[in-house]
Amino acid sequence: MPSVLITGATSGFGKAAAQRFAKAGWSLILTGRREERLKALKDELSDQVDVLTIALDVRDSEAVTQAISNLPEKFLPLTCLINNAGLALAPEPAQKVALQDWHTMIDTNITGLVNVTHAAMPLLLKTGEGASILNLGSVAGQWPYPGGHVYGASKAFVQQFSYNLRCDLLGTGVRVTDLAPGMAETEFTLVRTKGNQEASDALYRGTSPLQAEDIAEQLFYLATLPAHININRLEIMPVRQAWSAFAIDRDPT
Ligand SMILES: NC(=O)C1=CN([C@@H]2O[C@H](COP(=O)(O)OP(=O)(O)OC[C@H]3O[C@@H](n4cnc5c(N)ncnc54)[C@H](OP(=O)(O)O)[C@@H]3O)[C@@H](O)[C@H]2O)C=CC1
Ligand SMILES: O=CCS(=O)(=O)O
Repeated sequence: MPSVLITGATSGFGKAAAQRFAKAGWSLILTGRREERLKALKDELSDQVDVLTIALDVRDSEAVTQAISNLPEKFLPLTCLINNAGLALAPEPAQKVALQDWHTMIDTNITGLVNVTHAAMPLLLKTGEGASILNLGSVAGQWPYPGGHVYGASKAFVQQFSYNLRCDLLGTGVRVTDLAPGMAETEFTLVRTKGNQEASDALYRGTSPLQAEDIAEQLFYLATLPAHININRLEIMPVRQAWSAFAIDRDPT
């Protein structure tokens, strides 16, 4: 059976992806920082498929390299890496944000993703044809909006890194995709607002955001495309989300 390594499997897209790939019989390597959630997911899915859980902070390059370069044989060959762990912080304007919040986003969304990619690449190259790296970008990486500051910039990195990887991996059979969702209802906004449940509920209330399962379905689709197809970027929004007009600063009347 093919195996998939999912970062950030303790919540949202990563957890739904674990459930989706398990349904198709894939072996699962699941990572995240919250051990109790990893254990619960393993308990849920290990009747269906082989599950390896690794409590891991993607920012810790040594721990990432150590864990991924020592995967048990049973979980090889590695067919798919889903670089999903990530977060937004501080929805306030840039000039009001604590520097630490910017660092946390850069360290997680950029450095963490690079750490995991670097560690997993030898395994994916060994698998060759049909292997995939699926990177969670965002519409925020392409479209600016107030309060997007470093979060959007970190996802622009994910897009360009994905494209550049494609160039270097040409001829190896390994595919790379930047999957860029719009508004999706997960714990994302709870994290972004540092635990403000009311703000999170308010964002999703009265509309129809994407659900984690929608993104999991796209991840499974990308990972199981015929081996000669690479989707470079896949941007997905809910029907009830679109762009807005340019903002203009005007003199008071
Ligand atoms: N929801 C949305 O609207 C959108 C989200 N995205 C992106 O999708 C990805 C998943 O987000 P989503 O499922 O919505 O959010 P959730 O907050 O529900 O899940 C985020 C996951 O990332 C993990 N994570 C965060 N920081 C770290 C870290 N330092 N080390 C390891 N794991 C970490 C969390 O696990 P733990 O805390 O246990 O470590 C958790 O499993 C993110 O990259 C996000 O930027 C993109 C577009 C839209
Ligand atoms: O990446 C998250 C989606 S949004 O909040 O930027 O629309």
